[in-house]
Amino acid sequence: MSFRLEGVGLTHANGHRALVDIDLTARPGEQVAVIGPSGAGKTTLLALLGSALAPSTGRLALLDQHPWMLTPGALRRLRARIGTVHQSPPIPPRQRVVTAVLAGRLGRWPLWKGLLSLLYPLDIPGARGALARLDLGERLFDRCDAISGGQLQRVGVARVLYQQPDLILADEPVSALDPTLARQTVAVLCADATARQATLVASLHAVDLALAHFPRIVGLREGRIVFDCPAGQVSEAMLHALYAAEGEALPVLAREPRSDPRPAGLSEGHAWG
Ligand SMILES: Nc1ncnc2c1ncn2[C@@H]1O[C@H](COP(=O)(O)OP(=O)(O)OP(=O)(O)O)[C@@H](O)[C@H]1O
Repeated sequence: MSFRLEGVGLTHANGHRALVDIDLTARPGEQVAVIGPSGAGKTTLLALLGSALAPSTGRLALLDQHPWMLTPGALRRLRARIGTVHQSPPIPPRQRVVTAVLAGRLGRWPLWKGLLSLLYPLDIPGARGALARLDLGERLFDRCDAISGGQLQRVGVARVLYQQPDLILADEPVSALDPTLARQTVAVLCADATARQATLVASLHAVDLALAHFPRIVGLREGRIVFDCPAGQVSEAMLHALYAAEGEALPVLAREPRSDPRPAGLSEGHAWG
């Protein structure tokens, strides 16, 4: 299993129960989109899957290991096999793009190599290759505070492509991108996961993007899993129930030229939002 959560709950320090009784498993190579309204617990779930947070209750295994029973060294090695694309990449603003991408492998390199790489980029072709897949190959030596928010978000994606982790976690990875770039970037992530048989879990704001690219959809609301099923089985009624608190309109990408993102199970007459 890539991960297994059994009866997992997460209560924040202030007593807020962000996740309640979560049962969720994924096999290696599965691609899962997590959708749900603001505050549903998507980021918290990904933080648990990345071992950034420990569950308050229940059992959690990641890549067949129990992270919170490992020695610090073993936990570090486990984390090196997990790659996270953050909504706002935690990249020092003065860092060069190339260095930010190469940092993807810091967890796997010996300390001396990691430190050397911060001073002198050791694998420029590797970083350029990852950036080129996101049309950013020419920004290799730019400083991260000299590129746009959307470009920085794609640098975060390139970092994970370079890392080649067994488990990719993407938390709203395209929130700063226009609809065309958002689709292209999600497609690159999915293609990378497919090619390497890595597991991919992405939280996405746009429902149509999730349904178009991911075979399995998890709906989260108020910290609980409301549905977990193939994309083709997600109905309009299920989506409206999931997003009931956000009004009539479903969150979708803006309408730009695109292939039809609707799942086969939904009727032609269905109007998003
Ligand atoms: N550090 C924290 N302390 C207390 N409560 C928190 C903390 N982080 C998140 N929460 C709360 O936990 C709940 C789940 O938050 P989370 O960020 O996981 O939701 P989300 O689905 O990712 O939301 P969004 O789509 O708005 O990013 C929210 O009610 C949030 O206010």
